[in-house]
Amino acid sequence: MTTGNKGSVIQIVGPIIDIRFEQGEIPEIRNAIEIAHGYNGRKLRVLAEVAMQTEGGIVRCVSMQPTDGLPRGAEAVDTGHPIEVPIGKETLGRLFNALGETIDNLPPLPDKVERQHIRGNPPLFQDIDPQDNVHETGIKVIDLISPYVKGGKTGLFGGAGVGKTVIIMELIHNMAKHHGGISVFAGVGERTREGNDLWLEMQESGVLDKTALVFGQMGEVPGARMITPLTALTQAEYFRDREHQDVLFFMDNVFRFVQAGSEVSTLLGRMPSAVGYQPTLGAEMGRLEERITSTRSGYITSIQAVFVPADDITDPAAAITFSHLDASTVLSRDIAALGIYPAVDPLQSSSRILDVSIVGKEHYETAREVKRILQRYNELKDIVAILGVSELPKEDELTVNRARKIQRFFSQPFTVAERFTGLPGRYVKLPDTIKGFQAIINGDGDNLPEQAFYNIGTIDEAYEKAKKMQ
Ligand SMILES: Nc1ncnc2c1ncn2[C@@H]1O[C@H](COP(=O)(O)OP(=O)(O)OP(=O)(O)O)[C@@H](O)[C@H]1O
Ligand code: NA
Repeated sequence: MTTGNKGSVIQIVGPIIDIRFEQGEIPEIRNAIEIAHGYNGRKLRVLAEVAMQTEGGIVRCVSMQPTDGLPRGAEAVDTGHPIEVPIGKETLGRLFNALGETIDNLPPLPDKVERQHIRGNPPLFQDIDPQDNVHETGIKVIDLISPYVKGGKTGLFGGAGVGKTVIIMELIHNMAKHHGGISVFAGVGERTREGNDLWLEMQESGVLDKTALVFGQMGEVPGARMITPLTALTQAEYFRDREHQDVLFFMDNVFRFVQAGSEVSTLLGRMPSAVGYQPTLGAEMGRLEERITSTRSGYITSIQAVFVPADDITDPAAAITFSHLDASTVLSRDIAALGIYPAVDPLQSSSRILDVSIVGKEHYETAREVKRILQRYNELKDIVAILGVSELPKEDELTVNRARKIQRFFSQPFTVAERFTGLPGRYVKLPDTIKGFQAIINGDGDNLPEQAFYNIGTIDEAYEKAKKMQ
């Protein structure tokens, strides 16, 4: 039973609840308010978070559950603190909703489980420990062009259906499996089916017992979708700060977090900014992203899928996310249309650590030359479309041929996509990735058919495939 100052519900509009408290007992912004009521003969509990203090002792709250049947006059209790969720080893292998309640039909968590509130602060500047080491993913195009930073933040940008979730799943398969530490997954505003696929994937990869999963999916109230990343992050922070672990933090999808915040903002009666988003967009993203960081205590390496509305990468939600990242992998509909998966656009993707002083000369120069060839190919495309490759000067012809092989060599069978492709997945080590692209650049593959480079792992497979094709 919660004890605390008591107020009374005076108005309910969808998921927004106005509650009046006595003067001098007004709850703080972000405090959790518990409202118990009966509905259809059942006892129900609604948890809401204070969003605004208005006049006359009235606080405007965002409900974390549907408010169906919640009557005016219901008693509301100020818990005196923000929403609290379970943390600690007991969370591993478990599936939670945004409020930290288990939703996996397994035995309940022990009563003594430690709880922590979800509105924590980012680490202090002097405690942040920026990292520069490459975190190999085994995915060629990513490792070559937008290498991920151990303890850093990566965004996976793409419009509808270009393969964000499939890449996240492959990264979980590759990274979580080879990584000794803990993983935390935040499923925000996506399809519930994807959550089930993920659960199965984690079970098959054997990483489930080192993972906590938190879901606030499509169809749930916006408040729940909005706090899902905070709940997951609170659990991740425990492992970083208290167990000094390296944590992988996956989020699918950041855009849905922004969207939930926007819905809440509108429901609260705030005017949107000129571009249609909530006026608080930058602050909300900042509060979230600044917590997802590595400290002297432990690392959080995060991979965040970012839905890009209308394939417009300059969308404010995408642009603000981008500004917080160490590496960005951008997916392209045109590349997916060629049947090249993962459909990463190498000319749009980038990484802070693709720097000669960090990844070394070989990696840096190979990536640079690959990009130069693709760039030149783009420039030549129109001419080729009209005149054909054979009308080009010899040097340009070579560039076009190598570019087309590079493009195909960027495709790679994924373990988690075997059911779409029928091909077993391939994990390629970074040195093999560099070696493979160097071979194409150096002309070692000039006499092989393009098709030999398609949907394979290492360059040696191209040679084998070419032999079989003869
Ligand atoms: N690596 C891959 N190999 C083969 N097919 C793929 C791959 N990635 C994606 N696809 C195909 O594209 C489809 C959509 O992929 P996915 O669900 O990952 O897209 P998404 O970007 O997450 O979409 P949404 O924006 O709708 O959530 C898959 O169901 C599959 O058919
Ligand atoms: Na998706």
